[in-house]
Amino acid sequence: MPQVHAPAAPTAPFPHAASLRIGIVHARWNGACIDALVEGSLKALTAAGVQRDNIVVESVPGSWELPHATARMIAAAQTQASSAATDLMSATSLLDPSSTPSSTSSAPSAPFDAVISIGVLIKGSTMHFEYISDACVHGLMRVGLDSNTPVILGVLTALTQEQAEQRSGIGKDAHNHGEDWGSAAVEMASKTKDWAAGKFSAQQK
Ligand SMILES: Nc1c(NC[C@H](O)[C@H](O)[C@H](O)CO)[nH]c(=O)[nH]c1=O
Ligand SMILES: CC(=O)[C@@H](O)COP(=O)(O)O
Repeated sequence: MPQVHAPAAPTAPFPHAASLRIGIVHARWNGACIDALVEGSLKALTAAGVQRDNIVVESVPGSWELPHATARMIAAAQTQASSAATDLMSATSLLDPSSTPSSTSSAPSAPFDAVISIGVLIKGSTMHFEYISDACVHGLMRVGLDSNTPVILGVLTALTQEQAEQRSGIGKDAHNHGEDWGSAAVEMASKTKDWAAGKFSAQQK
């Protein structure tokens, strides 16, 4: 079955990659495909220069939960960033050089620059597949727009197990779409940072 593969990511490396903080949230249904897709995303993210310590991975029961989890993870990272900033402001003082920030966490405390939401839906014998797929995809679009955080759609909506495996990099001539999603996350996170600063891409077509 011929497959349409994602366009190649731009060749030029993205300048912000080393400082990007990326979230990955994945469902647990169809675990073999999910594991392959998450690994594909991690491979593409680290190959692009994202630090593994700056990638947070969380799981939820199924694809239905992805929009809620994505929204809450984005909010949690923003809360972390605010707390770290408050910690630093309140704990360091020019008058008291011995003062140090109370927080000793080494975890990065910046908002997510992008989140990849990964799920694998496989059609069964009822309309359950259609309803979850539609709600999940529209929900993720809304979370991205409402949060101003790029949300990468990593949800396979497959009619058969074989279609899901072929798109998870499992089997002959299979392609791992998780790699495309990792590349998309770096591109959207980096460009969103530039756009927020009023800058446009150097690569003019
Ligand atoms: N059938 C699949 C599901 N179903 C579970 C739902 O996503 C949800 O977790 C449940 O209804 C409880 O709220 N989820 C998938 O990700 N993939 C499937 O094929
Ligand atoms: C995507 C689903 O929920 C689906 O796998 C459930 O199967 P069924 O429609 O046969 O209950």
